[in-house]
Amino acid sequence: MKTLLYNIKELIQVREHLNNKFLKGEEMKTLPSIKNAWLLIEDGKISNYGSMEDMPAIAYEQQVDLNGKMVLPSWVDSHTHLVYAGNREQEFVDRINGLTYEEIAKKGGGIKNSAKKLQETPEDQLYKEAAARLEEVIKMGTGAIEIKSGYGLTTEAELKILRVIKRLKENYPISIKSTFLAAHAVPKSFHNSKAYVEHIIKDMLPVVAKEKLADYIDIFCEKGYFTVEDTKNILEAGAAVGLQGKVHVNQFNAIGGIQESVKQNALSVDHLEIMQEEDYNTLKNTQTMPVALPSCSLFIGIPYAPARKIIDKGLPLALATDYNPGTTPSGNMNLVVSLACIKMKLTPEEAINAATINAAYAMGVSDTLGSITKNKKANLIITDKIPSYGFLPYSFGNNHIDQIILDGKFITY
Ligand SMILES: N=CN[C@@H](CCC(=O)O)C(=O)O
Ligand SMILES: [Zn+2]
Repeated sequence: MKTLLYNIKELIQVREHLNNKFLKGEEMKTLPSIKNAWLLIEDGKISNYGSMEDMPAIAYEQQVDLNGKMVLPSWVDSHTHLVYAGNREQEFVDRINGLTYEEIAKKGGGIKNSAKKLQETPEDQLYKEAAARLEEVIKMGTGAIEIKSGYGLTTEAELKILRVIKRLKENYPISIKSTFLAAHAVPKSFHNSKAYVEHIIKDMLPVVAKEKLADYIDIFCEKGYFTVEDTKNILEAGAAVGLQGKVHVNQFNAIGGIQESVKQNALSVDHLEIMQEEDYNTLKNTQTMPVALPSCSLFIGIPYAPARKIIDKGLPLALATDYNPGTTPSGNMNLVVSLACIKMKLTPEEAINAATINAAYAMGVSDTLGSITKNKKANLIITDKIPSYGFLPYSFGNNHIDQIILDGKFITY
């Protein structure tokens, strides 16, 4: 099947030759595009594109006149906890009334609250709820998504989440990567994090690996959750079964999680709200992508990751939602891109690069997604009629999406 999109006002993020798989520092300032463009989709992939001024004769089965609308690669959301049960509205109110995230967790709320609900929820119901969320984010322009386990905290419940993710992979055209995050909080039945980490490595990980239920491994490296030594042990055990790390670090405290993650060749380090000078140096010239999650900062009122400084130091940066019931009950990448501009002082070019090409690297899909490149998947956003791409983050709270294409097909839900 060949579909021709023509009269595209601007085709954004066109990159035929990308020397590296991600952009860093100054490189993030440029967002290449073709004005007044056409794009041909063939068998689900981008097969060609160019300017309307020199469009060759093209054979196609379907043609769509975009009449002044723009096209960009789908958003890539490289950090979510989309499979969860229930909600945490009460904690939302507790925070309004003055409690902090850490105080709520100490009272038995937080991750363990979600784990209790999830353990009691049948797999089919979990699947239905997660599928509804997935459809919701697809409609908001997300065309690739990473989903973590981590609200199970028992072997049975963690596997239940990973099986739900597997079913989502099978049933939806969006690209999905799965991350094993049993080390998200220490269950009450374990005396300390070390004992629980041993249980994860000895009893859970072999099953996850055998059933091929995960693409990556994660741990919440944070005071009161897991230590740097736990992080080392989890990442080493993951590597031994072929799972690279994508690690929660520096959300509330800088305790050395970045150093350990980089040492263990993690694909990404995520959160970074609290950064120390040595953390920037550690990340320099590595293959580990820093990932900022601005809607988490907005929702729970913690500092925004110093994304401006990260880029000014010459580092790369990706953006993601962190969609989860506790700290970010939103999977809206459009809002994330706006917040990155408004609160982190990224330019629209930097924010769009961080939410597409660099985000694709942060979830290991940059060979197939994240830019308008021949042979990449045709996962695309068609915008409303907007004056410029900068209007997307400027017009915060709005999505300005007219249509979504995944695997070359228009999405109708
Ligand atoms: N910080 C760790 N994990 C999640 C929040 C978990 C929760 O509160 O449910 C996050 O990335 O923000
Ligand atoms: Zn998270």
